Amino acid sequence: MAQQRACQEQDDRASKVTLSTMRLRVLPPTVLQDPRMESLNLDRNKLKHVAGISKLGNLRKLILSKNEIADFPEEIQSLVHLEKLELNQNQIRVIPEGIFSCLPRLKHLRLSNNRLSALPKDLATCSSSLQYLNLSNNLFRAIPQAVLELVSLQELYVQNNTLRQLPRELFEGRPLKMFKANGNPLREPPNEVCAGGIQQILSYFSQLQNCHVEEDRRVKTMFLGASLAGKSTICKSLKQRQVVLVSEEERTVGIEISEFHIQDFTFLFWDFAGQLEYYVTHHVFITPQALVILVINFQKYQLNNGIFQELVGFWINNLFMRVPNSVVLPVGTHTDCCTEEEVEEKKRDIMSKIQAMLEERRANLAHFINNLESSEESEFYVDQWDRLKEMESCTLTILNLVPVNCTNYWDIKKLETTILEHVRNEEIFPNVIRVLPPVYKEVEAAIVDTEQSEGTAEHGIMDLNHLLSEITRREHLSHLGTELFRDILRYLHRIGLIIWYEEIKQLESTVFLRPAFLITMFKILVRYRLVQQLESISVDLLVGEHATIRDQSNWVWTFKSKAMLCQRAMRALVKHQLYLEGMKDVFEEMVGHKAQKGKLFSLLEHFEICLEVRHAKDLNPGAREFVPGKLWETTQNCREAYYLFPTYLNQSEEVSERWGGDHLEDLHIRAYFSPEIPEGFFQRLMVKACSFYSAHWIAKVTCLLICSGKPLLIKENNQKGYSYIELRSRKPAQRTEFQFTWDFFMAIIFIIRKLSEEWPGLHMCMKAPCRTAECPAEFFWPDVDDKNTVTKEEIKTCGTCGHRFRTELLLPKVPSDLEVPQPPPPAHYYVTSYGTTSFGPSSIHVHRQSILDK
Ligand SMILES: Nc1nc2c(ncn2[C@@H]2O[C@H](COP(=O)(O)OP(=O)(O)OP(=O)(O)O)[C@@H](O)[C@H]2O)c(=O)[nH]1
Repeated sequence: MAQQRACQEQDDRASKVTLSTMRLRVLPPTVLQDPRMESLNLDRNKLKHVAGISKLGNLRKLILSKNEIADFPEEIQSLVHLEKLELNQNQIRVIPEGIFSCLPRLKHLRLSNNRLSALPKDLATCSSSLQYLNLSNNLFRAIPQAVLELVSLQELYVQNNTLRQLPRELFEGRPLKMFKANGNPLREPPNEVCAGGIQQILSYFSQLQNCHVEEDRRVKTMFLGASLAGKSTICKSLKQRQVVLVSEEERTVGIEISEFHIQDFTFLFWDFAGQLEYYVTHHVFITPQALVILVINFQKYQLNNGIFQELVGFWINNLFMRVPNSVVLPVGTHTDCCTEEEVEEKKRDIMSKIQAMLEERRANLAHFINNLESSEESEFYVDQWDRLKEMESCTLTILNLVPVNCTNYWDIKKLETTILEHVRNEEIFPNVIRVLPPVYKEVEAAIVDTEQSEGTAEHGIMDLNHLLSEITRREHLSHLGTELFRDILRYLHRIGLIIWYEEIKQLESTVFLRPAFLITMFKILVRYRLVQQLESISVDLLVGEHATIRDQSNWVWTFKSKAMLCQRAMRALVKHQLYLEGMKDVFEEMVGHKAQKGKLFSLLEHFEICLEVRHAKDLNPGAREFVPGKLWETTQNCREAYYLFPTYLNQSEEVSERWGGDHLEDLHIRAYFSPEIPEGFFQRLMVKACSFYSAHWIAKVTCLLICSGKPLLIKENNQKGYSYIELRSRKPAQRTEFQFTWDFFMAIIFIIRKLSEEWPGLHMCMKAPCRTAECPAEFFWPDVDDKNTVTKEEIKTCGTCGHRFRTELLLPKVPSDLEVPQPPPPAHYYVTSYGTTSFGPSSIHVHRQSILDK
């Protein structure tokens, strides 16, 4: 009761009551005794009903999110002053008629994460008031008619339903500013158009008007699998309709891309190189909604777990994490090198082991969910529970394995037939068909034509305006406007036909007509045997770059010992490769010169493949005062830039020395990952974290950051069944320093969380190990969001050793005696990619580009 009172903020004019996370099963009668109440927040409780709520006839805001409501509370119809209603994350299936017609002032309605498939017709009576509607994560197959009548709607969210079509009327005649529909099997407009936003959708519909609609059947097909599995062989043989045996010298480096047609389908083949060194670039190119052909060399395959893990398990795990809804067709090659019985046996073994993996994943998720549900404090874990539930609802579709002998064309033909059968199956591939206005197809054809014309350079890089002028030379496209052209380019970028990174400032007017060129660029620096590449740069080329043989030895030494390349070394490497491939003309554009960095550097930084390391030792005496939220100038440094490639790091002594060993007293937490930490994840985390904290030391699986003289250690441990990233800092000497230390931890945790969003099938949870030496227990972290400090409790008791600890030793928490007399403002933590990080009440915007551009 005292707690309840503590959460009540009384005001002379209005009353506002917050009763979040209180394990309430019924509304406390005292709450219903204040008819003047205007705002009631009951989120994260265990409410099934809110009987008596009609007594609060003055409510303007009612939050019932994250409860256990299955029947829509009909008493809400008495709350005629209601402006904001949130019922998200409940289990509501039906909303009866007659509620919304009583709520004429309703502006904001959040119904996400329920089981709704329809809305009552009378929602339309809110048409002049309702501005915000969130229907995401429900079961809608179509946009309800009532929504089309909401003419004041400004924000509409319908992600993760089963919508196939969006009505044109939805985008016309209303002030819609924000619309999100990802995660639906949309054909009209296709997802790739919707991702471009309202303007692009509107333009799409206006193009669709009065013209013959065309259906495009296109499948992005990704060939994955270990090295020398036969990926390129299958890819080339399918394309050329004959047996093409690829020699070992022709091994794929990076990724190869090709397009071809089988019957009415267009296939875009992405052939990924199998060597480990290239995995770091995979996150750039492995995209959802594709058919994955997982190629397994049957000659190498043995019936033991080690080989299964290497040739199959590794890939299945990666797909689980990165594109958990994919369709995977396993293909066994080299069957001519095995007996028929062996082929059958291996096929059975692989399929059953994959099924066991699917089962294990299901069991793991069920176990995590069960843990949260059976916890005494389950209301503290609602967000984690939701995310697990979402993960449980999507899984890989594994098709039946096809054994092939790639030296026999009939087997290739058989594979082609199987692929076609599968892509025609709408149950498996609801997204294959896209309804497109003819101009989309015409521009695509013109671009392919331009790309293949003799005048186009080998690298296929073209300026946006030049490309437009090339396209509009065709009579039927002479009226193509810039905006429509950009919309179509965005669409073609999303389907993978071209690459156009309009979000990277330096590349906004550059179109890569041949995506493979970009990969050629990546592979120059992200490749196996990079040292040999460095060593093989010729003397002439060195001289041309004003470098000596001694410089070259220095580059090799710096790379071997520190995984760093200086700008000149990178220039020389790129020049070496581009000259070999006959693409001299693009060299300067890609690598730039001293004053202006080339496009390659923007790409590497954008994809967090390397970290720019400048030896900026001094503070800039001329810099303006640091003001949170404003751009802050760092010292301008004319010394040569170095780039650190964390993938190539191989020692960790220096970091261990600086850190000086773990102490029992350290504040210490772990982020656990299931099924494992994805390849390249930790390296990217280091690049991101070190971009924020300029004082840092990086090594193979560990990294030390310093902020305001305080060190924080980040360590990776990636073992099957025990994968975690550990954060450690020294226990603050003063109690007043806890806020700073936890803010530092939280900044890194938010970077980890932001990064992990790129792996939608990855489960991450935070735990703090018990502080008693040898005690194996861990404390689960409750949900962390940007509104709440993590917990209200003062003391935590270990269930295993029985010791009691002050909460601030385990979780982000300001010691309570410091809150008196003046409580600190609530901590807000927020990180968007590189851009912004907030610590407590202030925030820093990191404009990396502005530092680089100088
Ligand atoms: N006998 C036989 N040889 C095959 C078969 N499939 C592929 N090969 C050979 O196996 C070798 C490797 O094939 P690739 O297609 O280059 O393998 P990959 O998976 O693309 O390899 P990476 O480029 O390293 O990722 C080549 O020499 C092919 O000719 C097959 O079914 N039978």
